[in-house]
Amino acid sequence: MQPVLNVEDVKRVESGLTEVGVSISELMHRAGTAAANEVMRTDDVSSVTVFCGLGNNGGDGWVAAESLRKRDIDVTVVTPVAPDDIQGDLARVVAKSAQSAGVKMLVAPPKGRVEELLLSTDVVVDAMLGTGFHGDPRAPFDIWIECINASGATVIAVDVPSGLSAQTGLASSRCVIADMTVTMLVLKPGLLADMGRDACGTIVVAPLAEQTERLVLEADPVAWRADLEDYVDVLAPPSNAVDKFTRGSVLVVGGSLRFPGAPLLAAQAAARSGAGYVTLAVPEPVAPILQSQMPEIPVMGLPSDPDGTFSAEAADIVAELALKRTATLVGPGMRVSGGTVGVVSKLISSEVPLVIDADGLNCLARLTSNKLDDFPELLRRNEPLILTPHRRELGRLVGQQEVPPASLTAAMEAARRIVWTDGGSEITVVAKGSATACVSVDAAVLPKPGPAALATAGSGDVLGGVVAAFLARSNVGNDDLPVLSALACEVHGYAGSIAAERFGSHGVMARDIIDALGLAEDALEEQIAFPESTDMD
Ligand SMILES: NC(=O)C1=CN([C@@H]2O[C@H](COP(=O)(O)OP(=O)(O)OC[C@H]3O[C@@H](n4cnc5c(N)ncnc54)[C@H](O)[C@@H]3O)[C@@H](O)[C@H]2O)[C@@H](O)CC1
Ligand SMILES: [K+]
Repeated sequence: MQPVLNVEDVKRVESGLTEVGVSISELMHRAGTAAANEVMRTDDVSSVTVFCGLGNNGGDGWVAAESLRKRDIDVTVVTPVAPDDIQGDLARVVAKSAQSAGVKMLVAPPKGRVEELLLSTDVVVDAMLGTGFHGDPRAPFDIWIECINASGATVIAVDVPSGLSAQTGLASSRCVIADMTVTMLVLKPGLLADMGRDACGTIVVAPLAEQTERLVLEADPVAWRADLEDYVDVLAPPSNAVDKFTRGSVLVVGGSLRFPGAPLLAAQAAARSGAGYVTLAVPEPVAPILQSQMPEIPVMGLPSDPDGTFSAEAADIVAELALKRTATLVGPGMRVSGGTVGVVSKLISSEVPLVIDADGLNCLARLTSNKLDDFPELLRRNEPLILTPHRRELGRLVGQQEVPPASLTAAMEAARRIVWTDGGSEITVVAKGSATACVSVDAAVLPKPGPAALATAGSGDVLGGVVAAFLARSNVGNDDLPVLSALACEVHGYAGSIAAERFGSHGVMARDIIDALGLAEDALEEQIAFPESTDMD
């Protein structure tokens, strides 16, 4: 797994490196050289424009420019001020060095001149704003960002695309859209989430020093990006000595007259994700509708209120059914009512492996008056519990219903409050978003995110079914639940990619993701077993 460090903790690595004799100035030289090396790997590069800012990110850019000049590249630096006028000592020194080495420069050029230069530029190096950036990019950087994005040149960002927050992954107005980001020392969360996914392109980590790896670990990574090899042990090896029950049995509890389709999607997804036996428990009037849709999956009609949601009598029946299954998913399409809150409450207090999704989470929020983290006794259990909230559901669980977590780091923080409520390693929160984090008290694991095609109605119900099926099939310890959940997310994401190929990136419906799940899992398992022979990007 690859560590991800909060930006403020990167400074600890930097000072640790200084203590072992790698100065900031040396780091800047290595950073600039690392960026220049990536430029040289680009096909047919002869002319490069380096846009430099006024801080150390700009310093990296000046070093890169000098390094490229020495390799006979036609390089021009665009800078707001002449080297002599740069305030920061480090950046000024490297800028003057580049100037002495004969690097061409344009100081505070008008927009038209920048556009003209970009017409004959193969590669842009973006070294305007790095981790010291905050707020909105001010002139001239906002203007230059616009010119760079319009240029069509290959763009390599130094550390982080200018205009993007390396911490939050949010970008307010303008932000460089790079083809590649050469990030220094370690991954930062903002590169992996939200706008970061569009802005960074391929991410290359430049460790800069051999001590970096150790220092990063000591600086307490906020998350870990999963590699394929991390999934090797979480799914039981295939065996022919199985029957439909030993392959994992899943109970899906949910549905209402208003939303009958959601549990259907979840149950189908569980079946397509390798659970040998899937059963649906829905309010009584919904049962005949669903049974006619799905001959493979037995549908049980449970006591219902007149509005077509579970009544109070359903809870005990659900709990009995759940005891006979290897995993239970509760929530899809269930609505929030006295009866459904009772069902969720009963399942949580039963010792059954449990996944709570969608309205199951909203019931939990109702049950705890939006303060799940104030109810440790509720989450005290020995069997696995996986919550799969999107950001709004997550917000409702931890008192942020008005302003839900807006970034990956904020979502991870909210998820941590839940898992630490009872300090339980058997709880995992799958905090869903354009980048998803699978958070337990031990770790936050980031699966490779899927395509935007996944953002479609019912896609969350499908993921709930995949997670439940994987929980039912696996025999991992509770410590491995974040990795298991991350694998479920990757299979879901990969299925989304297959579906997008079949139906177009704008044409995917949840049912298409379901149909691709089996093939997606096979393809991923192949790549996990033979990582060298396949290219995941
Ligand atoms: N952390 C490390 O160990 C290393 C950091 N290095 C580089 O140093 C960078 C961080 O350097 P700094 O802390 O100097 O920060 P930056 O270079 O990111 O930015 C600071 C400069 O940007 C300006 N600025 C901030 N917000 C702005 C806005 N909204 N509009 C316009 N200007 C704005 C500031 O006034 C300041 O001049 C990293 O991103 C990386 O590129 C590398 O040199 C190597 C090692
Ligand atoms: K940058």
